[in-house]
Amino acid sequence: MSTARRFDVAVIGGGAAGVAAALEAARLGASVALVEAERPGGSCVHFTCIPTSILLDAAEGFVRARELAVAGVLTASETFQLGRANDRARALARSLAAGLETSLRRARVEVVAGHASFREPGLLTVAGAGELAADAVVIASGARWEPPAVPGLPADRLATPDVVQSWREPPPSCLILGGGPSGGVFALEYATLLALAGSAVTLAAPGPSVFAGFDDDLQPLLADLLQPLGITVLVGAVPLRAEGETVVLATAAGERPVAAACVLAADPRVPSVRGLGIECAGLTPGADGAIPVDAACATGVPGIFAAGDITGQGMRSSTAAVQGRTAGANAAGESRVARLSAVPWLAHTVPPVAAVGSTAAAAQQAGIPLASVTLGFEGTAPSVARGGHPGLLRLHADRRTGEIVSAQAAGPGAHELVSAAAALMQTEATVDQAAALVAWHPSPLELLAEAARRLAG
Ligand SMILES: Cc1cc2nc3c(=O)[nH]c(=O)nc-3n(C[C@H](O)[C@H](O)[C@H](O)COP(=O)(O)OP(=O)(O)OC[C@H]3O[C@@H](n4cnc5c(N)ncnc54)[C@H](O)[C@@H]3O)c2cc1C
Ligand SMILES: NC(=O)c1ccc[n+]([C@@H]2O[C@H](COP(=O)([O-])OP(=O)(O)OC[C@H]3O[C@@H](n4cnc5c(N)ncnc54)[C@H](O)[C@@H]3O)[C@@H](O)[C@H]2O)c1
Repeated sequence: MSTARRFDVAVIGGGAAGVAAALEAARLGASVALVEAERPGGSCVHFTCIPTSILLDAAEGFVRARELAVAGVLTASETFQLGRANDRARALARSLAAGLETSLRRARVEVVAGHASFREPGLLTVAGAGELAADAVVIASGARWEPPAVPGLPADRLATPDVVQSWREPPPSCLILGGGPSGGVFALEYATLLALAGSAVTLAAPGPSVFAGFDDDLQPLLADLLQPLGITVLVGAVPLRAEGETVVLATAAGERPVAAACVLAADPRVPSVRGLGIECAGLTPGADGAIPVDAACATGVPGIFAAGDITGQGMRSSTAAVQGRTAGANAAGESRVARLSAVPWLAHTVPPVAAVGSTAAAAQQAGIPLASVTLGFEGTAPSVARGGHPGLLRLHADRRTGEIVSAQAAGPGAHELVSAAAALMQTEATVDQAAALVAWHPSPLELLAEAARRLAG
């Protein structure tokens, strides 16, 4: 007779996806075990979304303080201290993780510490904690960084964001590799952070742009907005080799050496099935290493679901949490689908940039006729009330239906604008409906309503 402990649902991995899955299954009355090899919270809480946004919030505060010092309001003589900001980010992330553990306890989810692997579809071995049997299993084992190799670069000079979060001081110079599965959004964030901390930063993207989700004609305007940070942006640039503290890039204009005491890869994450024994569950990963799922987060093996980065879909915490809730509910016997359209990305650059939906080129390729408007922030009350910073909002709508196809924004309040546009798009709102929004005055949302009014019929 098996000595395995029995649960209705076992979840592998305690990141955004796994925690959401466990809490949802428990809410529906299932007995749930959450197996986590390291610490509940996963990448989002400990290395990616949360620490990165805390660090960039501090960096933005530093920029504001500098501006107030110039205006004579403040005496700010300190520089931005990466080591102190890292200490604070770590402490705050720890308190968030403690809160998560409290939520799991309150929901009666049993957290099992150890590394899980399949023995067979409904049976797991957890290193140091015996065997678990479950009617349904949710795989939420996430992704790992896999930075590209730069010939000649010693391993200790190739960093990922978790490494940056342990630095006391920034390196004198840093080459940040853009592009990757998330379109280089996180490279932009780390370029901002390290430039403000005092590194000489070069951001090199292999493709023609560094701002994913933005139309081609906006790329130079965005680069201008970020220009005060002192970041050198190179597009169509691929690292060839390291030579001492220099990395030679291949560019359209030939080889170009750039100072690089360190090379940082923030975006390249690959789904991670290492040590999971998924073949014992009857699963085969796709070519990208991901476990393919349908909209119900079902894997094709009855009773086994997957959610989050391991599915290779979205690779964002926001989508991981939606998939996790869906997988957790379905593992507990429900029949739900994850709706993942119009998911925004918001980069905490200074000023912020954010986008949702298709670029004009992608929409045209899909045969969608567009009505478009671009508003500058300059001179508008919401922008003047925030200090008169420049910025822009572009809105595309489907000329046939009036539905919003995309929103692209940069400048103070860009996050709020794009979040609101994404919410409208998720409910399939038309520009007529968006035009009728009553926003607070002065607030960035007014700009969205104004753009929609210009597009409304
Ligand atoms: C620099 C950076 C910044 C980001 N910022 C944002 C952001 O601001 N907003 C956003 O939405 N997304 C952001 N993302 C993306 C986000 O981090 C991921 O999409 C999200 O964390 C994925 O969550 P997950 O639950 O799928 O995986 P993870 O958070 O990686 O969790 C997987 C967990 O499973 C555990 N595990 C793995 N294998 C096993 C096993 N066999 N047994 C037991 N446990 C196991 C791991 O220890 C880990 O805790 C960022 C990504 C990067 C790289
Ligand atoms: N990116 C996204 O869109 C998104 C959205 C929601 C959640 N998430 C991620 O999903 C995962 C699960 O999210 P969640 O909704 O279960 O949790 P959560 O992180 O939103 O909330 C945790 C709970 O703990 C409580 N709490 C916080 N700090 C506490 C403390 N120090 N002591 C006691 N209680 C405290 C909070 O009030 C809350 O009820 C997390 O990894 C989170 O980062 C991501």
